[in-house]
Amino acid sequence: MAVETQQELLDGLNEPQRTAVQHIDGPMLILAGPGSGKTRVITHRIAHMIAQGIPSWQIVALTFTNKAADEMRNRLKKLSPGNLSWTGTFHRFCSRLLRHYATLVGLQENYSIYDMKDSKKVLKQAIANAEIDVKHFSADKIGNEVSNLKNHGVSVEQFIPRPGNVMDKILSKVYPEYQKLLQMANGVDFDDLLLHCVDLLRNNPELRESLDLKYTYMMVDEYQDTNRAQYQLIRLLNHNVQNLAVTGDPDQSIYGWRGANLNNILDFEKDYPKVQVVRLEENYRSTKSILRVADQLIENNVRRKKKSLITQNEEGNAVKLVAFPSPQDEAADVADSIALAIQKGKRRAKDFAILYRTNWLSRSFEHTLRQCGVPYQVLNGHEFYQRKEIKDIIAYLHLLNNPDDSVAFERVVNVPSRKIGKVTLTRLQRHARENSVSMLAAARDCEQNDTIKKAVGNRILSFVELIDRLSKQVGDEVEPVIRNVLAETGYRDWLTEDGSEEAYERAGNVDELVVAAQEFDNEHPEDGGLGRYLEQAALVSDTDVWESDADYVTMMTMHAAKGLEFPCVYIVGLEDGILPHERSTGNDDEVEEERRLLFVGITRAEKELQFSRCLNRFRRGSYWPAIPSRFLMELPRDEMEIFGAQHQQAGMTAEDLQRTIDAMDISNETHYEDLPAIDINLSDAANAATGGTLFATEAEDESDRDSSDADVQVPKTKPSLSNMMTGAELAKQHAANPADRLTPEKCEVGLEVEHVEYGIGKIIAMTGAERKLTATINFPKVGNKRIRLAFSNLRLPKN
Ligand SMILES: Nc1ncnc2c1ncn2[C@@H]1O[C@H](COP(=O)(O)OP(=O)(O)OP(=O)(O)O)[C@@H](O)[C@H]1O
Ligand SMILES: [Mg+2]
Repeated sequence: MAVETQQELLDGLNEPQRTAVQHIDGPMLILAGPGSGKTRVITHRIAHMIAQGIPSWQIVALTFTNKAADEMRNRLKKLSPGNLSWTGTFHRFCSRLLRHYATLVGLQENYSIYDMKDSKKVLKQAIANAEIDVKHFSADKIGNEVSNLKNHGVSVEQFIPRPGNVMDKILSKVYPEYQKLLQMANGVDFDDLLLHCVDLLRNNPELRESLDLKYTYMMVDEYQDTNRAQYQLIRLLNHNVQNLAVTGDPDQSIYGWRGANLNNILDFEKDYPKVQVVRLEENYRSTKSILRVADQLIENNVRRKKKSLITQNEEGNAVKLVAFPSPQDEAADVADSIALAIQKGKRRAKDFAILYRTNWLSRSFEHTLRQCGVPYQVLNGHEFYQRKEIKDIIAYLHLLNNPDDSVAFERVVNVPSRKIGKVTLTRLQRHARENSVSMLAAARDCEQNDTIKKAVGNRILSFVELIDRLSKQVGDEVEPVIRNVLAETGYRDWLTEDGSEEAYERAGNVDELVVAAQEFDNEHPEDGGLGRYLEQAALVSDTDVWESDADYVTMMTMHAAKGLEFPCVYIVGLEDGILPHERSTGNDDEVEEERRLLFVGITRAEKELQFSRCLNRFRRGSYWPAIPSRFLMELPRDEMEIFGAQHQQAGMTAEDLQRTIDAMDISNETHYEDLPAIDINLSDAANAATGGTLFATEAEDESDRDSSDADVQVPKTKPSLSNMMTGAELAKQHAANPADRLTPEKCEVGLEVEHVEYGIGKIIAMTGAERKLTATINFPKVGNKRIRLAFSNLRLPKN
């Protein structure tokens, strides 16, 4: 590589970043806050090493998501063409390693990787085989415990049940049986990928030593989120040759629930005493106002080393906090502001991210964005591969790739229907277990099995013949295999048999799978094939489907957003029980982890940030008053812009509102049974409260905008946008003078009132009290409407 290029590699870096990039031998810990260039340092460091003449195949960089690995690979393509360094997730790294050395851990090279659903099937079988009483524990609970053991690097041999512990007693039977079944099926679950590698290295010292030497330079990004098994793997591969560089931010550790251990990073200096510690203190991502909010929030964590975030970026707009009457309002308003900003040419769709704690929160935003004609992508990469039809086809492929795969066999033996029922399956299972053979082998033997009738046996044998025939057709490319499966099994015809809309959608998904296989074949001319394809499909992660360049609004969980950045971020559903998650609220450590999760969310934002919450949320069948997330009270509220629905109407300050909500007695679980019956036009109240627009109404700093933004694509259809804009304008006008607003005390039967949409009407009845105070109003335009006064934005008519 030319000297100029080497210089270029270092030019775009600050002093400590340069130090980290130029450090080559010996352990290094890059400890730094979000947006300080940790990931950038890793990429530049690899390119710099290659420029220094280090063979690229000696370099391994482990990232937390496939997406991060892809990005790194793409950046490296530009920085150092022709590089052979290995970049990927822990799981992919282990999966590759295991393919080479499968036999050393009792597997074959063509092993299957089971997803959660498949693993659960095996676990249920293991529980049944163990013949123990597990009635107090669900399969999920037992599965979590098994996963926990594996994440902590505890193999079957190492597991010592605690005397008197009921769960341990169950595990002592189920865990070995589960592993035995996996082994018999030549399959592994996700956790096994790591655990088997750790075992492999532990039990084969010579191999360990040679791999330690081979992977001379290792890097781990997001080290704070490694679990015990990952830690052990790293330790085993960096024992003799300790050229290990890790980056991490203890404040962003968010995978404790999956066994990540913060001590891995805190103890790094103990583990590698010769470590060079580099601290990066400058944040390049966010505005000053966003960083102050992040900083003040995370200061509430007790278990942390204090470090502040500094940036030379501009002050930026104040961070917003909005309380919406309902989730529908929240979704409508967020979509509305995004649509408006795009329409005004101020932003593109891809500038926005909507972040939430759990996936179910995305639905209402999908709905409103669709209504506004704003293109969006929801990051839920697993979803595609979890669809029934996709899982069916993939199961056929698994069976062709790994004939021992009993989960795959059981899934497809009667799909499409071949009149092979449950009873037959149970008989085959018994035969397989008694003879320690796979299901396919048991099927092959069915003539010898006197529990199976001849007619059924013939059907089973023709399935076996089908699989044998398809297996013979497996070549280097995956796409023809899928086509053959679809044609010869009759699956496609079976799928569309009933001609329903849904059937065609499913057929469309299957086509998509064919296209994906085609792409895979094209991208992997040398190193493709069915095994690799299945590995890729099994290890797909949420962010894999993310197209960072495409012009879409991105919706994802805060967990998935780790490492990413967006100009404008909405963090929605900030309510206790959602964030912090209801599972965590009883435990201080877990609440701290939830706080770190919000910290991760906040620090994804470059320019604009809005938090929102709802006063009510529909959960478990009815509307409940939603309590604001406790974290909102920890933010520097005096410097934020706070919008509320209720407080403006009642003339309260934000603090008054907070006190009211805090004082609300939710312990007796009052809920709004009658709410669904009430016609409340909630969006008006929300629009009135916020002016209908958030980012969009801000006088924006144009300096950060690329001139290419001038050709921003305005969504073609936005039916509700125009309505909502009028609604918002109207509501804004309507709310202009708070003195005009009608407070519950002013209401009485016979009074004339004005509603933003329905016009003037007369109160004909009043029911309920306080927060439930509801007026029935007759509007000449629309007839009778029941309106909950606490949420409404009624006013006295002007004249
Ligand atoms: N020296 C620099 N000059 C200009 N931009 C920089 C510099 N260092 C980093 N950046 C930019 O700052 C942003 C954040 O960098 P990066 O994603 O590497 O941070 P990080 O520390 O990995 O953040 P996180 O903790 O969120 O993963 C990126 O857009 C990156 O290109
Ligand atoms: Mg990063």
